[in-house]
Amino acid sequence: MLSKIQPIARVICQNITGRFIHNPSARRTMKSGIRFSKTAKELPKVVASKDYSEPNSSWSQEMMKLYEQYIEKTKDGSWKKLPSYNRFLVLNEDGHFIDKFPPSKARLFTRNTEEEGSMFEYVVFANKVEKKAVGLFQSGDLLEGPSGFVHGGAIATIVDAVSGTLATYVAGFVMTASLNLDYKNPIPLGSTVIIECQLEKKEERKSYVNTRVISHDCTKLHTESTALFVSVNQKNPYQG
Ligand SMILES: CCCCCCCCCCCC(=O)SCCNC(=O)CCNC(=O)[C@H](O)C(C)(C)COP(=O)(O)OP(=O)(O)OC[C@H]1O[C@@H](n2cnc3c(N)ncnc32)[C@H](O)[C@@H]1OP(=O)(O)O
Repeated sequence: MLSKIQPIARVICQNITGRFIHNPSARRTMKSGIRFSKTAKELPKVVASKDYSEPNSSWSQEMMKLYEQYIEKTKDGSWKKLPSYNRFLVLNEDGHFIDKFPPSKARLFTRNTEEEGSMFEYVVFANKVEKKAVGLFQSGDLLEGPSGFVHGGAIATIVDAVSGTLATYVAGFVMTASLNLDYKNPIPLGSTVIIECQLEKKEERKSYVNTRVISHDCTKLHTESTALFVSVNQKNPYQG
C-alpha cells in the first residue's frame, strides 16, 4: 500500500515545495529541524492537492482581468504565480508526513471552504528581484463586517496572508511578529482589490513588509499596513 502512496506523496510535496525534498542538504535540515510524525497512509483523505489560486466561476470580470494582466507578467519570468493549498503540508520522500502538527481536519484559515466565492478568493504573484508581491483578492459574502463591507479582521487576515507569503518567498518560513493596519476606506463586500506588498528591509531574521490595499481600478486606497515577520528554523519552501 505504502509503495502506491509514496509517489503520490512525493508529487504532492513537489507541488507545494518545488524541489525542496530532492535537495540533500535541505533533507538534512528537515531531519534535524522537524519532528517526523504520521505516515502518509494515515493522512486524512483531503490533502493539499488542489491549487485554490486558480480561477473559478465565482471570479468577477475585474478579478479575471487583473489575473490575466499578471499572468502576462509571468511570461518573461520576472513575476511568478504562487500556488496555494488548503494546508501547509510537507511529505518526505519516504511518504512520511512532516509537520509540527499531526494530520487532522485542520485547514488553512484562508482556504477553509470548498464553496467557491463565499470567503477569500485570492491569488498571489511575486517578483523576487523587486521583492514585491501582489495579491488579487475578491471578498465573499461570509466576510461581512459592517453591512455591505468587508470585516476588518478579514482584511487583516488577507493582508497577513499576502505579506506573509512575500516574506516566506524571500526569507523562508516566517511567523508574523507584528501586523499594524490603518483602515482608510471600507472595502465593498464582493469587490476585487489589489494588495501590493513591498519588502522594505531585511535584517537577519527580521523581514519588514509594507502593504497597500487599493481598489481594482487603483482609484481608492482602502488599507495600509506594516508588518514584521521573523524567520523560524525551517527551509524556504519556494527554493530547492
Ligand atoms: C509555501 C506556502 C507559504 C504560505 C505562506 C503563508 C503566510 C501566512 C502568514 C501567516 C502567518 C501567521 O499568521 S503566524 C501566526 C501569528 N503569529 C504568531 O503566533 C507568532 C507568535 N510569536 C512567536 O512565535 C515569536 O514571538 C516569534 C517567532 C515571532 C519570535 O520569537 P523568537 O524566535 O524567540 O525570536 P525573538 O528573539 O523573540 O525575536 C527575533 C527578533 O525579532 C524582534 N521581534 C520579535 N517580535 C517583535 C515584535 N512584536 N515587534 C518588534 N520586534 C520584534 C526581536 O526583538 C528580535 O530582534 P533582534 O534582537 O534580533 O534585533
